[in-house]
Amino acid sequence: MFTSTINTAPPMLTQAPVPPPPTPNAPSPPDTPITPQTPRDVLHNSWGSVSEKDPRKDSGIRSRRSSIQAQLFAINGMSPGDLLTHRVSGYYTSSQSSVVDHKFVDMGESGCGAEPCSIPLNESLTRFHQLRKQSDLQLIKCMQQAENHRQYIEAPPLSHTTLFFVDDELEKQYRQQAHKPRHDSPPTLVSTHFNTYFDILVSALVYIVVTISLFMLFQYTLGWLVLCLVSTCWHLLLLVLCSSQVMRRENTGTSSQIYAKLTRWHPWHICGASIICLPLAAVMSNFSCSLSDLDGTKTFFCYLTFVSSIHLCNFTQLNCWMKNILATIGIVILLVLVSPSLCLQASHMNDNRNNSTLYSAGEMSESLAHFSYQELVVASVLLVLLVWFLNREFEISYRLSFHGSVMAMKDKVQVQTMKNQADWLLNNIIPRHVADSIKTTAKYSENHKDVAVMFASIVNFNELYDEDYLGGKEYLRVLNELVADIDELLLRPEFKNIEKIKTIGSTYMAASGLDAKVRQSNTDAHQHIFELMEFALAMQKVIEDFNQDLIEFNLIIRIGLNFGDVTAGVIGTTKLYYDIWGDAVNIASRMDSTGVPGRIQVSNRCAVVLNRRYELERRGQVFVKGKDNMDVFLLKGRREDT
Ligand SMILES: Nc1ncnc2c1ncn2[C@@H]1O[C@H](COP(=O)(O)OP(=O)(O)OP(=O)(O)O)[C@@H](O)[C@H]1O
Repeated sequence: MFTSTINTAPPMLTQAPVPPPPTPNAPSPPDTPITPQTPRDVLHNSWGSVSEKDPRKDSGIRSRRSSIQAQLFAINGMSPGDLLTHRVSGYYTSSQSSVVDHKFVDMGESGCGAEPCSIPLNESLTRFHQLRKQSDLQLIKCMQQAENHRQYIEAPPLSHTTLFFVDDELEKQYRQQAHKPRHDSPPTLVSTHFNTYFDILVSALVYIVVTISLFMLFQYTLGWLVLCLVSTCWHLLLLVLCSSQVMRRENTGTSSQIYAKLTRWHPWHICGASIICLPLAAVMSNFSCSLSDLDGTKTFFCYLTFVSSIHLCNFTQLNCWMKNILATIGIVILLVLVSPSLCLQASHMNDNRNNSTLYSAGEMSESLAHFSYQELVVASVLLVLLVWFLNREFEISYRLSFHGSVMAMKDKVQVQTMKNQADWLLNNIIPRHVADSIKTTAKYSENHKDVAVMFASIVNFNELYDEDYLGGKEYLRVLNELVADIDELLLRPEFKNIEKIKTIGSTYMAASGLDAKVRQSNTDAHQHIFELMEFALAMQKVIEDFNQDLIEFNLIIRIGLNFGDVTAGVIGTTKLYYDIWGDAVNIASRMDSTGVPGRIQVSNRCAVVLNRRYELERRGQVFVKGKDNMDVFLLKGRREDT
């Protein structure tokens, strides 16, 4: 319904849509004017009422659009009017393209004529449209979130000069973890430690290329050979260390310890600085005044210096100021070395000492004529600026990415905590096995066979506290303490079959054998009934202990037990309420209400089972509403032989 309006020019947005000229294949024009609706209305219209009116009309652009809108409104809690005033350019762009797709679909469908279209084509088109719809939604969400991202990009939590995090704690964390493997998430190719391995690999490659070039272009000197040997060993050592880290699954062993020590903040800066400077040092060590622009060696020397300087952008985790200063020093040294005056002086001195100089002063000045020093200076300055800029940008993005991960991790922990809290709450409202089922189906009801049910009432609780005293607060406090003590019993493994159902005033209701899985693990078919009896005895003990703390008052508990078939279910979709119903429950309640204070009364059926382990005495017959007279039994105690 809104789609046709959205696709018109902005001034038309608040006007009624202009119906398109009638064509045989075109979808019918919308017949209802735009009225502001609630998200619920929109959902209803998009999924329900529009299609109900005329399914054919709904099969085209409108239904898809309105469903996107409806989902969007539902996601954001917006009304359609909000979208009209709050335009997101990405949405229109992608949506307009989707109109074309639908025309295409319509044409495709109409193209089938009387012949039914093949199912695979329809299916793939539907799938395609679903994908498009999801992309549209994703795009819209991204556009809407862009506001927050812009804020993040415009004011990153970094110092403008040092690029350190404004938050000292975060800076500390960054220095500790920036290039260390994180164990809280599975490793990916962009994980921090892979980043370090990659940096070392790139360094090694640059070094190899520079070294081979140097060997090919320049004459070997002893200094250069020694440097080459040392730096090759250093590279090899780091490569071996990294490979052992990649291969190794557990971070134990000497190599891991060395790696862990090396990758601390300051040692890693020293290592990193040494390794990124090696190509530059190698090139510099090959300088001599014999380099000439005539044979191209001087030009190559400059090129190799430039490449080595650009290599100083590697190792993103390292402080950019350190790398920038190193790059600047390298370029300054280059400019000094290749400055015309330096080698002229050297040449003059050599000329004076012996006449075996390779190039005469005249040749040298000719050589320098080819080689424009000014151009080199300009290129070098630009290169230094580029390196400075890149290093700064790389470090900012690396730090922001780290910050993003920390934030994401915090959010993840927060979400997990909230989920745990929600689970905890849910498991406290309804039994765990029911909660698991309700999470997926949103409905729960089940019939259970031979469930044991218990009602336990504190018969004289009202005598203890007057509800008028402190508005009943004290009454509640004591009752709460008492119920909490009884609840604690349920944590014991020997009461694993038992579920607390509820408290009704000072009556505690519990049932045993509702969880089919736990029941399956029982060794005895009636174990859950024995467990409930043990629970009843434990409750009596709790009351006994509680009475010790009460001055001049003894609480008296009366317990009734029964077992039989029950129906368990959850009522409501909010404020869930789990309960059990059935004759067995009614009788259990009656066993309590007609029971003897301080005793445990059980039904005849229950007594037959309990007789195996407990001594019971026949009380006689009691009148139970709806059941007439029933034989009931009172517990005397456990059988000695069990
Ligand atoms: N799920 C339950 N939770 C709490 N009490 C229950 C439950 N099911 C039954 N009872 C109690 O069992 C007792 C027996 O119920 P029954 O349906 O036999 O008679 P009733 O006419 O409803 O009871 P009453 O005469 O007490 O009003 C009632 O007191 C009822 O409160």
